[in-house]
Amino acid sequence: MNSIRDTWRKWRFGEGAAQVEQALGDRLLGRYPGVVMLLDDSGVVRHVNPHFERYAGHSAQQLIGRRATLLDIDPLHGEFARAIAGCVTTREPWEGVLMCRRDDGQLIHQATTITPLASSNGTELRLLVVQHDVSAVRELGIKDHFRLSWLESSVAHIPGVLFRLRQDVNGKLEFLFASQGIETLCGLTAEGVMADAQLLLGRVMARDRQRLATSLVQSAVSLEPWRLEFRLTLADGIHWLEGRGKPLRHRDGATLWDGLLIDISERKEVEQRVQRLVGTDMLTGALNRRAFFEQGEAALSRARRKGGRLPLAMLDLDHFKALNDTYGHAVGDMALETFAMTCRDCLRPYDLFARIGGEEFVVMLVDSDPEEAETVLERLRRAVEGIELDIEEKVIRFTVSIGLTILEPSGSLEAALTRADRALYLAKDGGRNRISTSTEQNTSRV
Ligand SMILES: Nc1nc2c(ncn2[C@@H]2O[C@H](COP(=O)(O)OP(=O)(O)OP(=O)(O)O)[C@@H](O)[C@H]2O)c(=O)[nH]1
Repeated sequence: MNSIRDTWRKWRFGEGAAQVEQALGDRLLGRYPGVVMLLDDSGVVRHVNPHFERYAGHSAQQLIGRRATLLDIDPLHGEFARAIAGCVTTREPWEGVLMCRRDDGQLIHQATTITPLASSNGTELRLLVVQHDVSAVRELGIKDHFRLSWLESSVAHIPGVLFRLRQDVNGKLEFLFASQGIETLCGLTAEGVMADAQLLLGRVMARDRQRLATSLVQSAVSLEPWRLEFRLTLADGIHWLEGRGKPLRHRDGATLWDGLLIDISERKEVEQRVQRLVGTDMLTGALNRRAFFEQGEAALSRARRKGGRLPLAMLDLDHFKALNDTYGHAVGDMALETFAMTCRDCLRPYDLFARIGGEEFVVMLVDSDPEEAETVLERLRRAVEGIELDIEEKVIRFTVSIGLTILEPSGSLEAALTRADRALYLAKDGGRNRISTSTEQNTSRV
């Protein structure tokens, strides 16, 4: 294409239009995949290229000696006529897309350039018209337009919020996009949230804010997908949301998440009901108090039938109030979750592990002897000592005190728990991060 235009340019300033006319039948244009016409200054076609018929949809005989505007869908008033008139007047080239009609009636979009060619003495003027069929591209464009509007309406009706969240290097959060669903989700407008992210983030429940911040930092650093369940305080009460997003790092160091926020309050309610029924604690996954007493009594009955003793330990995190007060309740929750995970890793699947109070847990080591129990619990104590919570570039550590007793088949679960509690008190009193033992006969610190 370029070489053709370059050639025309050379002629334009050099030998004149007559030679251009001769060249139209030449091999130079034989391969051009489109329409080439040479018009005189009244727009009448003087010459066409060899493949004219194929690309214009009209035979050369039909057009030579007649106005080129016949190709236009509106020969008299269409854009082709205006473009030709403009070129003749201004002697400036014209570029655009013309709607043309083939002889068989089919409409085509022709990307068109019209170049005025003046002879060297300036008396003669020819117009070189070069056209290229871009109908397929146009059609794709139209399809893209439909696809785009379909996408826009789907995004607006999606039951949730599609978002693009940006966190700059200073940690500032900004919603670059939020879909219309945000109105249904929390009564805020998408525009409002995009202008001020705090409108939404400020409604995150205080105890979930730290978890939200930490989870985003972790995702930003690792570029692992972000996923979090958190609560919003809204006019009609507390709603549980689930957020998921895929992070990517921007050139300026900021992190962008494209993701989805959905209201999972109903699911949460069902989950909580099920959790209550099955007897596990929501936060830690440990057995709850009621389930522990049921399963503990069942283990005791088995021990009575088959013989054997049941080591029973009470565990309590050390200085947990200070940890909560210093880093916030959300970090305290993370500590509890991690603690519970660590304990379960140290225990066998059939040992009982229960949360019986805020930061108080019980372990029943089924079918273990007392020495074995001490070894297991010491391993557990060390594992807890080794936990490191990475929160905002700080490493948080904590420890656990343990009171151990042995539940004899003849004894009662309540009495054993009281002894374990006494032993726990001794472990605390002895400096914490240790195990104390209290049997029916005596009580000792390790
Ligand atoms: N984050 C969090 N904190 C809890 C939860 N349940 C209880 N707590 C807190 O646990 C703390 C227990 O504190 P204390 O009983 O004074 O004991 P402590 O600070 O651990 O001190 P020692 O046991 O003597 O080492 C309190 O601050 C409770 O609010 C919970 O589910 N999440």
